[in-house]
Amino acid sequence: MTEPNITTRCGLVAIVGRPNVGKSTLLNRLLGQKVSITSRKPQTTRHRILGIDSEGDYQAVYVDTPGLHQEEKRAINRYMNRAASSSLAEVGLVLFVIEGTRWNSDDEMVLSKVKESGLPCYLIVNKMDKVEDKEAFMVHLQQLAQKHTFEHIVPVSATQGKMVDEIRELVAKNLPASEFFFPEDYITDRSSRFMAAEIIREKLMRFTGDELPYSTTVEIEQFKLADNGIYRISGLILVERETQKRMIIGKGGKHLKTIGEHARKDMEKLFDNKVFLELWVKVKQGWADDERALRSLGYGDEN
Ligand SMILES: Nc1nc2c(ncn2[C@@H]2O[C@H](COP(=O)(O)OP(=O)(O)OP(=O)(O)O)[C@@H](O)[C@H]2O)c(=O)[nH]1
Repeated sequence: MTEPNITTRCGLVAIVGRPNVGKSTLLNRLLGQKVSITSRKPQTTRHRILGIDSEGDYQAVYVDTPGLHQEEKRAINRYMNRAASSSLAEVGLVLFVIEGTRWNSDDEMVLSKVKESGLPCYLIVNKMDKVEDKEAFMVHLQQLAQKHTFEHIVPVSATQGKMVDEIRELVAKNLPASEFFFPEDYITDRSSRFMAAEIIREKLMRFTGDELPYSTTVEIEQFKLADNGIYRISGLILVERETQKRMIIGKGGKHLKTIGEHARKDMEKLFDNKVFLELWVKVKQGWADDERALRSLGYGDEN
């Protein structure tokens, strides 16, 4: 039913794709703000996160999803796939992100989900800055166009911000008439606590070895505005093994200090406030394998 009195447009837009293609980087670019953490390592995004882009009479609510992947051995991977698949059920448009000229079986799997959903889909070919052979790329584009009836195919570079405004415009055009879902000044639906934990996790991934990311999680034990106007934040980093704990803390606590400093700076930017950050590391065995432990850490609450 059309509502003649509604002059605004608003809708949910899913950003899907296999791990590491640049979904979170694209979302941050679309919003001009960092709401989703990124890293060179695949499967950085574990939770579903909303990024809200309001301008003039429209509001696009982006759903950044964990990268869909075929490996489901661990509970955390099953959880991430569930979070990514279920977001397709609620949206009106899909941005399917792939990488340059690379196309693999995980991309194929995401495509089959997009097809199943029956939703309009824009194919976003990211990391164009890395594509050297333009001729081969044109052939690749033609092959991609055969795979599905995409509404648009847009080559972009999320890191360089190239063609990102064009995507915003295309998305805005597609939004249905609706009241805004969120107040205009919101950029995400997530709490400051959640954002603080995500920032710490991002720094952990950036500053630690390859082995670490999948077995690390962060809980915010304290988040309060102290009398002196400073945010006091305590983060607890959970790892699976004593060796990982030592690795994170580093010699004389140096490594943890670096992680903390970088995290604090990002928090101060995001919260626009001074932050006092304390970090602790604790060993909690097997958390990534155990569905119940995951739920207790807040991984099961999303639909
Ligand atoms: N060269 C280049 N690198 C990019 C571009 N966009 C993203 N990246 C890099 O690709 C890596 C992964 O980016 P993310 O945004 O974390 O990817 P994601 O798809 O959200 O990853 P998951 O969380 O694993 O699903 C990071 O190192 C980014 O800097 C791009 O346009 N060009």
